[in-house]
Amino acid sequence: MSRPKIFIHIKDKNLLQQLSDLPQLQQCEWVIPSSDWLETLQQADADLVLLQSSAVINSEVQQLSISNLLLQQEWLFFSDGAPDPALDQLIHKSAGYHFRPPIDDKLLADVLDDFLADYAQQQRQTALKARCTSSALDQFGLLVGSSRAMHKLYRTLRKVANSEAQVLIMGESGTGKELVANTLHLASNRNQGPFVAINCGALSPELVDSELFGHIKGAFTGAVKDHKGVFEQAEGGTLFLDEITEMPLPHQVKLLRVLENREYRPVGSQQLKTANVRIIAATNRDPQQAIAAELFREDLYFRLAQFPLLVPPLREREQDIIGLAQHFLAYRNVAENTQVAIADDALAKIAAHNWPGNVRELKYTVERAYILADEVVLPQHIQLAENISLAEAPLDASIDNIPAGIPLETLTRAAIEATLAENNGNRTATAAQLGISIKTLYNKLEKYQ
Ligand SMILES: Nc1ncnc2c1ncn2[C@@H]1O[C@H](COP(=O)(O)OP(=O)(O)OP(=O)(O)O)[C@@H](O)[C@H]1O
Repeated sequence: MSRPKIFIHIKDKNLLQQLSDLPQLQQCEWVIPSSDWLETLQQADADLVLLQSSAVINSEVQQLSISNLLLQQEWLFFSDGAPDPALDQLIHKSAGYHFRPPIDDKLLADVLDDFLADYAQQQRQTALKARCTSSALDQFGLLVGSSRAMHKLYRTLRKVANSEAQVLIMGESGTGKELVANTLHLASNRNQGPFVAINCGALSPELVDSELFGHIKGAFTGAVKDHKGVFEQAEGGTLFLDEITEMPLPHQVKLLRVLENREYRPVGSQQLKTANVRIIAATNRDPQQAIAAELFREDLYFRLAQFPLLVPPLREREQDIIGLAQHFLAYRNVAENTQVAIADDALAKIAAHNWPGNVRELKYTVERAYILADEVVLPQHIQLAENISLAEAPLDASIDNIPAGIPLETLTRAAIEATLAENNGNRTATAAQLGISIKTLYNKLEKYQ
């Protein structure tokens, strides 16, 4: 911790000796002016000023009283005891202490103790503020993490980004596959074009052709105007096909066709269009197992996996866990203009958990803890998936206990977050448990970002 800086302008040698014997002042960094004391004071950025009134001339008092220095620092004045209107003026403006001889060492020590305690408290608060509003993790594109595993991923992404290879991103739920896809787009020379993401498991069977390839007005009942499909929306950019293995097999054939010859036809149109789109797909299943289980077409797999990329789960980048927790807390603090800190034992609880739901689960856990905490996140605010039950959820799930006046949107968001955490980020299970379609869930998640 840095030492407080003390500015001392005292000419009386005995008084100076008496002050330098005080242990409180020995802990401080001293600034003693050699020539123009006012100029030195202005540049010193001192925390406390000790000034002897007889060492100051009238014009300096006038200069001092119109400057901000009296308000910016703590002041202790020492006089010979004679009434001095100029000194009174300084004391009134600075709300400083005035010691008259004989100076009682004990009383002066008490004042200095208070000053040192305030200084230490200020330092702690500054350090805390810096800690709870800053992140220490390295970043590439939209991804943060300083572990070796993440750095290896960053290097691969940099190389793959500028090729036109189709990339299949694999990794457990919540490991950041969509962020990887988005980062690939941002690092590629298509980054001036759009990045369009769709969830292949959430496409409605009746509208799949229209959602992928678009339709023209009048193509079917309800087609009241032309609609651009995702291939057209992503023209010149990147199309991200999330949860590709959740797409029904007949729909996979449609994709395969367009990937083979890059051509598609909007529903109801005679016109063939050519797609200038880079495809990135993702799955949280093992593709080989999905092929064996006849959930994923092997030919589509080979088309998509020109460059297969594995996003490591959080347990393989353990050294990022605490950093990510601090990162998510810092983002909440900056967004809400708060300074909620996190206690070391709360961080230890986070580090000891194995995070089956990966980064998403960690992020939601920190965000819930932020809501529950007052000034400091403590271990009891860290609600891990295994100990969140409906009875203990932050919002009591018993219908009778919901306080009146909570906006419906807040309740919906809390229900979605708690259910997602309970299902380790699995959106299909979450939608089923909440009794909403996966599409509605996606719309809500997009809205809540
Ligand atoms: N490396 C990371 N840095 C910062 N945030 C991350 C990182 N990885 C994941 N996240 C955050 O975790 C959440 C989940 O990320 P994302 O949606 O990209 O994961 P996913 O693997 O695509 O999930 P799913 O399998 O459910 O589709 C997001 O809120 C994202 O911001």
